[in-house]
Amino acid sequence: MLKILVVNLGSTSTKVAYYEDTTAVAGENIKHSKEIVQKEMIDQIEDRMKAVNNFLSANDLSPEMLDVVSARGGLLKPIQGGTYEVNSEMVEDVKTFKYGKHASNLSTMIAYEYQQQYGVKAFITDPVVVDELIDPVRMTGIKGIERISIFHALNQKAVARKYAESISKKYDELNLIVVHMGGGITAGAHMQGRVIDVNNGLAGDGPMSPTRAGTLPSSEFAKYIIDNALSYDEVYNILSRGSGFISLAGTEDALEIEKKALNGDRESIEIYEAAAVQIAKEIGSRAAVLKGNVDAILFTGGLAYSNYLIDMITPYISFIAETKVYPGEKEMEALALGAYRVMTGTEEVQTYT
Ligand SMILES: Nc1ncnc2c1ncn2[C@@H]1O[C@H](COP(=O)(O)OP(=O)(O)O)[C@@H](O)[C@H]1O
Ligand SMILES: CCCC(=O)OP(=O)(O)O
Repeated sequence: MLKILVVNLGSTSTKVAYYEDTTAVAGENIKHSKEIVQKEMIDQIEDRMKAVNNFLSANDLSPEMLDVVSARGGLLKPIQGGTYEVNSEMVEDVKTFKYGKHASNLSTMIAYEYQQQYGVKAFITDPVVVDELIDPVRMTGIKGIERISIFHALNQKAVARKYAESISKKYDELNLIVVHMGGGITAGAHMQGRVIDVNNGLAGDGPMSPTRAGTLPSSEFAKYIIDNALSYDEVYNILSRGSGFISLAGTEDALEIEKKALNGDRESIEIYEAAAVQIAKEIGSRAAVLKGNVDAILFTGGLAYSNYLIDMITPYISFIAETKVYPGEKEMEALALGAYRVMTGTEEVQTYT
């Protein structure tokens, strides 16, 4: 029996689970305080590692007894989907934040730490840089600037497969729009198993989210940077973790804003309404790339627990296709299964070079 620890760091949470083969035995979603998630990314590693170690001891588990750690993959060079063994090249790229900064980088570092200290196998599956974009959506109107694919690849694909299974179809027979609404929000156009267009949900484009600005009017933002004499790192920090609901409401906790909105707070209602319209516009854009051939629109992520938000989005997009909601995430199961498949030889492990 394979003993698998699953480690999944999101921008606002650390999710940990323990699997025996493909069965979930224990799991926890640790919500971190604002003080922790606003720290410089590399300085969060101790708190995040502590959360994972506390989970192990609370469940009478120890690193020595594990066979595998399966982690959410971070910002690497663009790669194909699949399961990759964590190696030193990968760790160099995530720990130097060469391709960007996100908590998922720390997941990979934690898995590597267990591999080095305890000799367990360490893998990542479908990292946030999975890139299946078609060429026309990469090009922008400035030579030298291209759109790139950074999104919730793991959960979007896991939820899309779950939906396909529920209607006795295969993932690669369907055209789906999958919208993950977490700390970041991404909407992917899945055409027969490939994500041919998706917004860069980290510091790129798309709807505003709890921690991110999303698409901004270009010249106004250029002026904002110049007026505030911002460095590249400062701009990156604002876009990737200091904007969206944080900028507008002072918190990344959507639930807190929602409670206020439901009590009639005008500002909170307006924030939710603006987010809902922006998410709907993003879905409309993906529907166009799929030429209107959309089998279903699937909502997932922490914010998909909010019927209030889903009910605000639905009237704008229900003409496109049927909608289905998968609150939370299927990432833990997808990570456990990814590691299980390569450990049992049903899928070939990939190498990051
Ligand atoms: N029941 C709920 N209603 C509204 N928002 C929720 C609910 N549960 C969680 N959220 C919000 O979802 C966001 C976190 O989503 P999650 O997918 O866990 O994020 P991440 O994995 O990026 O850390 C937070 O803003 C949180 O407040
Ligand atoms: C980096 C893209 C994935 C993402 O936005 O994850 P979170 O919602 O966990 O921040």
